[in-house]
Amino acid sequence: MRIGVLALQGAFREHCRMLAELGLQAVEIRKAVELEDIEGLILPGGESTAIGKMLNDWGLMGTVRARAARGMAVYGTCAGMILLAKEIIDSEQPRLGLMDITVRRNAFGRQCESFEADLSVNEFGVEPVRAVFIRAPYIEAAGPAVQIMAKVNDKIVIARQDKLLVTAFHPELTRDLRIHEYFIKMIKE
Ligand SMILES: NC(=O)CC[C@H](N)C(=O)O
Repeated sequence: MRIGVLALQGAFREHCRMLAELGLQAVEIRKAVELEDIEGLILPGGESTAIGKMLNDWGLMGTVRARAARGMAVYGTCAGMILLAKEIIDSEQPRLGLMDITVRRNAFGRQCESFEADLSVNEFGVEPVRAVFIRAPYIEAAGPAVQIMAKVNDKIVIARQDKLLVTAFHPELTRDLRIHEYFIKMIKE
C-alpha cells in the first residue's frame, strides 16, 4: 500500500517515520502527478494558511479534491484538519473543504496554546491516547455524516466522515501508532 504525505510545509517527516514504523514506504507529495498511485494521503500539521496557498500555487488543490471524490482516504492532523474543513471561523483562507465540519483555529486560548491530554477513544480500547496539541484548532460544529470519536474539554478533537479522518493534535510526535493504524484500516475498508 502506498500512502502519500503532503510535503509542502510542516511536520511531514514525522508522519513518514510513523508509516515506516508500520512497514510502509511513505510517498512525499509535492506535485499533482505524485498523487496518481497512492491510496491514502496525510495532510500534516504546520501553518494552514501557508499550506493552503501552496496547494493552490503548486496546482494540487483540484487534484487532491478529485482524488478524494474518487475514494482516496485523507487524514488531516491539526493544520491538515483545518484544510479539510468546509468552514473555518473568521477566515477566508484557501482550503480543500471536503469535510462537513466547522473549525476554529488556535482555539484553545493563550494560556494553553500548547498542551498534552489523555483522550479516551472507544475505537482504540482502554489505553488512552496521549495527544499533543500545538496551537491547535477544534471542531466547533459537525454535520450529520460526521462521527465524533473524541473530545477534550468538551471540544471535538477526533472525527471521521466516510474516508476522511481528522485529529486536532499531533500523533506523529508521540510513539503511539494507533491512529495511523486506524487510518490504514480505513483505506482497506
Ligand atoms: N500545529 C498546527 O498545525 C497548528 C495549526 C496552526 N495554528 C494553523 O492555524 O494553521
